[in-house]
Amino acid sequence: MSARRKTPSTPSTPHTYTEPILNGTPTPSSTNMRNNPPRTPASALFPTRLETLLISLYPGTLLLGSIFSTLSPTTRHAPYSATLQSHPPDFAPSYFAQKRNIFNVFFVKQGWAWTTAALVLFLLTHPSLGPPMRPVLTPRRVRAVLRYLLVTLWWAGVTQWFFGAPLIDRGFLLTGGQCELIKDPGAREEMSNTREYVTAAGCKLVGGQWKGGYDISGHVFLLTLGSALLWFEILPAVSRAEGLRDGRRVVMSDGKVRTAASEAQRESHGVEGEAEEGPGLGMKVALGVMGMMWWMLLMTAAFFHTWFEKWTALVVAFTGLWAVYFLPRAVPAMRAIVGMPGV
Ligand SMILES: CCCCCCCCCCCCCCCC(=O)SCCNC(=O)CCNC(=O)[C@H](O)C(C)(C)COP(=O)(O)OP(=O)(O)OC[C@H]1O[C@@H](n2cnc3c(N)ncnc32)[C@H](O)[C@@H]1OP(=O)(O)O
Repeated sequence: MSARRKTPSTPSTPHTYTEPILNGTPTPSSTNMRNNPPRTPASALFPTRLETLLISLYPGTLLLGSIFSTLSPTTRHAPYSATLQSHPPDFAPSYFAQKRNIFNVFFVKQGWAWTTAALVLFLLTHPSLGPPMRPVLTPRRVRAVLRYLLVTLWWAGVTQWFFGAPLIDRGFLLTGGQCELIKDPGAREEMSNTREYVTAAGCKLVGGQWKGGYDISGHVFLLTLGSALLWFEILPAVSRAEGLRDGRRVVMSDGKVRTAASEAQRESHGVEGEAEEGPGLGMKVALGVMGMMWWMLLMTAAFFHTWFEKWTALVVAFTGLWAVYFLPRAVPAMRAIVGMPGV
């Protein structure tokens, strides 16, 4: 596949100029240096302004949900059960406040499958990653799959399995939680001592109550991780916005800080038709999945969990995202393997 980066045309198009070294020896052509002072390698670890704005949608959504639940008289006066982590079904203030709502059962509870399907469809159909609808393994596709697998490992470790109980359940047990078999007092007594059921799923399966510990919101974690993975992958591939593409900073192997534009020129994985076409099927589906995830995040923020459980889940999700999407910007060896979206 030959390199097909655009030739310089207008200052607003990506990949149109050779970015000067930012913390190296100043070059005569570096008029940018006056506007962009030299950066330290650490600056590569931080999001650009536009990325910060997009990331702030997540705490913004949690805040919006919390404000709604405080201001809405129906929600404020509905009883809340800390054990159920929700309003009891008979007092649920909205359809979306019920655990059995169809969007929860078929969408969030299968949220990683939706994320996977949306990403795979995007990788297979968007021309910036490879020939549409042909399963050719281009470097961009391979690296996107590697990043996806790393984020999937984080999802699985936190919510499904981590050499036994997943991290959420381990945290719950460590903070004093346990499975209480309320229907069988004998078994319950025994359970308190042995703590035989060490996962929330196992406990609920035998009719027990997962009680007493600190349980971060699995919904906030999954919805944040899945939707942010999609936009971290998709926006740099399809957008021309400087802050999502070329303006990202990277540390080169000589320790100098450049922008992603120079990395893109060096790597030259360009594919014909890049970013020239309208949103294809893959992008439309991904946008739909991201939109649904945002809505369910808002509903989770409004009706479920405590404030602290939701905010810690957000931090845990962004820890994994940061390791996959920001850390490689400062670690060239890691970037050589997992790459960067849009490069
Ligand atoms: C060229 C191209 C190459 C391509 C190359 C491809 C490579 C391809 C690699 C393949 C790689 C394989 C990888 C596959 C990966 C999968 O696809 S796996 C299969 C799909 N599985 C999933 O998606 C499972 C996703 N679900 C989960 O992870 C967990 O269920 C969740 C979402 C984290 C939620 O956990 P949770 O127990 O519900 O916990 P939490 O949020 O704390 O909620 C507490 C309670 O409040 C309720 N609640 C909370 N918020 C809400 C809400 N908003 N509304 C209603 N109820 C709520 C919950 O329902 C829960 O109640 P219970 O049900 O326990 O009574």
